[in-house]
Amino acid sequence: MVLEPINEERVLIVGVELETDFIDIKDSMDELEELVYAAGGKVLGRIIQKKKSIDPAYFIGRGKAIEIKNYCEELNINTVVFNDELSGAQLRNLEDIIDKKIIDRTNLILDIFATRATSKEGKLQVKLAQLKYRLPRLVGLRDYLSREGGGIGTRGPGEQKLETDRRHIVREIKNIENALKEAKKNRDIKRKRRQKSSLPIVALVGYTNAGKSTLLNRIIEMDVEYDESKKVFEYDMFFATLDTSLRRGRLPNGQSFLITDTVGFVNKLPTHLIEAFKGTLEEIKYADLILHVVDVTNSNLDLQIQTTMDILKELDVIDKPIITVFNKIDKTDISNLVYDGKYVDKKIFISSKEGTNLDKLLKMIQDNLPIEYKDVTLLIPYDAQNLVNYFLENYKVSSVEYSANGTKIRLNISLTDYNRYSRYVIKDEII
Ligand SMILES: Nc1nc2c(ncn2[C@@H]2O[C@H](COP(=O)(O)OP(=O)(O)OP(=O)(O)O)[C@@H](O)[C@H]2O)c(=O)[nH]1
Ligand SMILES: [Mg+2]
Repeated sequence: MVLEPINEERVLIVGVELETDFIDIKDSMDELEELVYAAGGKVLGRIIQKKKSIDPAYFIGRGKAIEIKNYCEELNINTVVFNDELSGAQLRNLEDIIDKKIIDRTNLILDIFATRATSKEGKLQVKLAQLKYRLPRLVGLRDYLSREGGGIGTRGPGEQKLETDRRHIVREIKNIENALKEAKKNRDIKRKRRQKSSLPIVALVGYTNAGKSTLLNRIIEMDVEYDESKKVFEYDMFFATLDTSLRRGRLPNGQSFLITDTVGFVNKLPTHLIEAFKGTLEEIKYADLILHVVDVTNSNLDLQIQTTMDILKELDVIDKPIITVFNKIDKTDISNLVYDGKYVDKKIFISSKEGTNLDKLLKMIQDNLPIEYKDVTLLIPYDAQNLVNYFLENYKVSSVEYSANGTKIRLNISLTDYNRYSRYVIKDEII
């Protein structure tokens, strides 16, 4: 993955502050600046306009647009990024006055996703969202799409140039939707296979850059059977992760569990993108427990939490047990943390970087997974020896004995596995 800004663009960011806003405009613009950086651009200035309502034709005031034009000349800016989604007409009108490439927040996020997507399915999902964004805006986008150099807002997944012809776009949307249906079928098959192992699944969710991938790496490192090659990508940049990864961790009681990492969220995440990524995000639906990772250094914890919870609601998964994991406590004094406890029930404060409280977190996962255990002795016939391997790999087995009739193992087994393999049980006791 290319981490250095490619094709650096000189960017001006523009936001409107409405009286009805509940988000601090400064926080929102800081975040927009991060997003520009993640897309490979450099922010050279920001303009904020206070308004009573959004101008339907220009988004900002027309006078402000002229001011921006002059500002762009002075600072040699080539791209202006707006903090909200713009209509096709607004894009067109703004470009007419400012005469620079105009991008909105949605397009910026789509663009970042396009440059990050690596899996076939990820690329299709991003492309679908981009085409759906583009379709009602073809008039407004026409000019800068043909500008030389391309850059932010013109990139499709895998460096592909994005389609500008309406009929092609409509056809392509259909094709991608069909391809994604196929991909879903394959994923369902894989999941069914996985369910055979009946290991509990824990899903990491949260705002982008909260530390989900870092936490996943620390958790898999704590497994006795840790394999370095299983590490996932962690990096200080928005949307470092786009694809879902599934790894194995181990609970203090010795049982393995599966842990999934997935794409992070951000405020005003484009609806088309959420829609397109539902396939990938679906993995969260199959989790037994959700770890909601929150970055304590973020200046607006409530917004961070709310954004994630809104998406979890949309995915219809908020009935699952959720642990709020406040991460990066090495970087800030947590006694001063301010947040509204509305969505925070079970919680823990950790530092993935320094390993603080990770053992406690694993214990908490174990206690909150809806799993019951039983102490049992199984006698596994020699023609089912791969089952012995399954138990040895995924449980803390307390004894193994080889007898004439098969392998006798004693372990603390989950109720699901107990029911599944009850025919091999020769002795059990409920604990
Ligand atoms: N100081 C500190 N930094 C951390 C901690 N956990 C993660 N980070 C850093 O935060 C940055 C983002 O971490 P990631 O694990 O990539 O975050 P993520 O949630 O997976 O982000 P996306 O995949 O982009 O959604 C990296 O630079 C990490 O090193 C922590 O406990 N303390
Ligand atoms: Mg990540």
